[in-house]
Amino acid sequence: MSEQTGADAARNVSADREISADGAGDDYEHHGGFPVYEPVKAGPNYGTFVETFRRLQDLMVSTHAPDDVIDRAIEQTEALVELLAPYEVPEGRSPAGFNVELPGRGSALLLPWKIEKFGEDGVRERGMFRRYHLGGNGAAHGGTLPLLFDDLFGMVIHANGRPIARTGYLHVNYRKITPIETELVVDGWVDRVEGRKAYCKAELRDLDGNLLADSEALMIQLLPGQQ
Ligand SMILES: CCCCC/C=C\C/C=C\C/C=C\C/C=C\CCCC(=O)SCCNC(=O)CCNC(=O)[C@H](O)C(C)(C)COP(=O)(O)OP(=O)(O)OC[C@H]1O[C@@H](n2cnc3c(N)ncnc32)[C@H](O)[C@@H]1OP(=O)(O)O
Repeated sequence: MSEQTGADAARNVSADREISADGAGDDYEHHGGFPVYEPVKAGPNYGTFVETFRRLQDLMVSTHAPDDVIDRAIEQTEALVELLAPYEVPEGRSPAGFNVELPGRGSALLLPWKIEKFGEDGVRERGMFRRYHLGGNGAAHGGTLPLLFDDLFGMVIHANGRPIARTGYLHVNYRKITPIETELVVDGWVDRVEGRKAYCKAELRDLDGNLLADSEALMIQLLPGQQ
């Protein structure tokens, strides 16, 4: 299992484990009150759809267009909302977040990073903070790093074979400026386990190996019925 890499390993683990359609043979009560998710496979162009939306998000925060262009942008955005609104579905029924081969698993909320390694010994992702994630003076917004770490820790728990957990706390040490539009790597792993409590750690580095930020989180296994 730890020999596998990236999205294939994540997909296989999810298939082997509890994310099944009917929960048959699962210890699903160990996932607290979480519903049984059936992975929703994205169509062939879903990745392009999400990437185009991300490009729009980048432009939303990096343009200063004339009023008539803004008026046209409103019209076109309203048309897009009208196009998509009829297809709104409840939680767990959209491909967003379930497709491990796509950056950010195909969710526009998540950082558009790709899973490189997914094993019991940890999860590695590679990607960039984009213009959309800018804080100030070329650095990623400080609030976007906990988003990266929190989602990573969710996957670390899953890859480690533990039931779904919620974050009790998440601590981030900002060691150096985290640049946008620069390829970076993040590694996360379970450091130690005490009953329901899994203490996880992660490190964010640039490609020269410089430590930009590290994080520690307490991931608490849910009790039956817990949301
Ligand atoms: C092809 C298919 C692909 C599918 C996708 C594939 C891969 C994806 C993989 C993974 C993704 C899957 C799922 C992700 C799902 C979830 C991850 C989301 C992570 C989050 O983002 S979630 C949001 C933020 N999170 C919250 O919204 C939590 C709000 N909260 C609560 O819901 C409760 O708080 C709860 C239930 C957590 C615990 O409540 P409780 O009542 O059961 O337990 P209690 O309070 O007794 O704590 C038990 C022990 O933890 C200690 N403890 C607690 N808190 C502490 C703290 N802050 N500091 C130090 N110690 C602490 C206590 O001291 C005690 O310790 P002790 O037992 O030693 O006394």
